[in-house]
Amino acid sequence: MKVLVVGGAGYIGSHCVRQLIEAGHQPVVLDNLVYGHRAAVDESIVFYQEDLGNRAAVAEILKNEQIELVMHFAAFINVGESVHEPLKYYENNVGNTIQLLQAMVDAGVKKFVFSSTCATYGEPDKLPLVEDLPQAPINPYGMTKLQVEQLLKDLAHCGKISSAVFRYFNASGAAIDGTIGEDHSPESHLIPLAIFAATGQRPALKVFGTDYPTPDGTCLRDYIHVDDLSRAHIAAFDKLEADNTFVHYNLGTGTPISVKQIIDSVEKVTGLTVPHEFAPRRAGDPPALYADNSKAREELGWQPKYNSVDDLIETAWKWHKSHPNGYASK
Ligand SMILES: NC(=O)c1ccc[n+]([C@@H]2O[C@H](COP(=O)([O-])OP(=O)(O)OC[C@H]3O[C@@H](n4cnc5c(N)ncnc54)[C@H](O)[C@@H]3O)[C@@H](O)[C@H]2O)c1
Ligand SMILES: O=c1ccn([C@@H]2O[C@H](COP(=O)(O)OP(=O)(O)O[C@H]3O[C@H](CO)[C@H](O)[C@H](O)[C@H]3O)[C@@H](O)[C@H]2O)c(=O)[nH]1
Repeated sequence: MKVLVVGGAGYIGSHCVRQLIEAGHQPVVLDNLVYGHRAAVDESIVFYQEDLGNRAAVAEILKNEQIELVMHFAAFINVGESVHEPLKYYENNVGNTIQLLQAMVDAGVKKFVFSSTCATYGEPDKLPLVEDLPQAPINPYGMTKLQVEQLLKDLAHCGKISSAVFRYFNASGAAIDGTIGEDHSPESHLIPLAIFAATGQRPALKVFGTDYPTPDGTCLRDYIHVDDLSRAHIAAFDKLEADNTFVHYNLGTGTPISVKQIIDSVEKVTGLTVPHEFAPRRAGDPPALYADNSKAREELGWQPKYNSVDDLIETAWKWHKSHPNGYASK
C-alpha cells in the first residue's frame, strides 16, 4: 500500500515509517518540520516539507504519488500549552486536519488512520479504560482530538472517508537499534526527563504529586512502546477496505506503572541514580490512566511486544546514550 505519513518526521510518525517499510508498504512523508526532524526519516524516502493545511498542495501530492491511505500524526501535543493557547491548538489540530481531509476528498483518497489520545476520556470514573466509556476531555488538546474523531464518524457515515482511530496511552521507547527515538523540544515527558536527570543533562526530576490515591502516591500511567503503536496501525489497514467504516481502539499495555516505578526502572537500566525531588501536582493530571486493550487484541490480532517497562526503557536508553543531544548529535 502507498501511504502518506503526515507528521512522519515526528516521534511516533518516524517509527511508523520504519514499521511500514518492514511490513512491505511504501511510505511517503509530509511534515512541515515545525517540530519534526528531517534526520528521523531515511534519505531514501520521498519527503515533502509542506504544511498539512495547504489543501491544494496536499491534494496534488496525493494524486501525483497515487496515495491509497493517509496516516495522520501531525498535531501540537503539549497539554499545558493548549490550556494557554487554545487557538493555536484548534487551528492546527482541527482546522488544518479539516484541510487535509478536504484534500483527500479532492484527490479521491478514502482511507485514513488517526492519532487520538486517552486524553479524550478526561478523568474517568472506571478503570481500566474501555473504548465505550464517555469521552469528556478536560483540556483543549484532548478536545481537539475528540472533535476530529466526531468529524471522522460523520465522514464515514456519508461514505466519503473510512477511518481507524487510535487512542494512545503514553507513547515511549525508541527503535530497537537506537538510531531513531524521542526528541521533543521542549521535552515534557517523564521517561526522557528521568534519563536526562540521571545523566546530569537536566536538573533533578520533579515528581508531580505524591499524594494521589494510588499505591505509592504517584500517578499511574500506561507506557506503550512506539513500535507496538505502529504495528497496531498497520494491522488496521484491512478494516479500511469497506466504505462507511469508523473503528477506534485504545492502545496501551494495560499495566499501570507509577512515576516512582519509572524512576526505579531508569536507575536499574542505566545503572545511574535519578536525582529527583517531590513537587506539587501538575494541573490537569488525572491520578490514573491505563487501558483495557482487549478490543485491539481481539479485532486486530495485535498484542504489545513490550510488556516490561525495563525492556521499554532499555530502548529509550540506547537512543539517548548514543544521541545525547537528540538529532542534533549527528
Ligand atoms: N507522544 C505521546 O505520548 C502521544 C500520546 C497520545 C497521542 N499522541 C498523538 O500522536 C501524534 C504524534 O505525536 P508525537 O509525539 O510523534 O509528536 P511530534 O511533535 O514528535 O510529531 C508531530 C509531527 O507533526 C509535524 N507537524 C505539526 N503540525 C504540522 C503541520 N501543520 N503541517 C505539517 N506537519 C506538522 C511536526 O513537525 C512533527 O514532526 C500526535 O497527533 C499526538 O497528538 C501522542
Ligand atoms: O517532569 C515530570 C514529567 C511527568 N511527570 C509525571 O509523569 C506522568 C507522565 O507524564 P507525561 O508528561 O510523560 O505524560 P502524560 O501522561 O501527561 O501525557 C500523555 O498523555 C497526554 C494525555 O493525557 C498526552 O496525550 C501526551 O501527549 C502524552 O504523552 C504524569 O503522571 C506526570 O505528572 C512527572 O512527575 N515529572
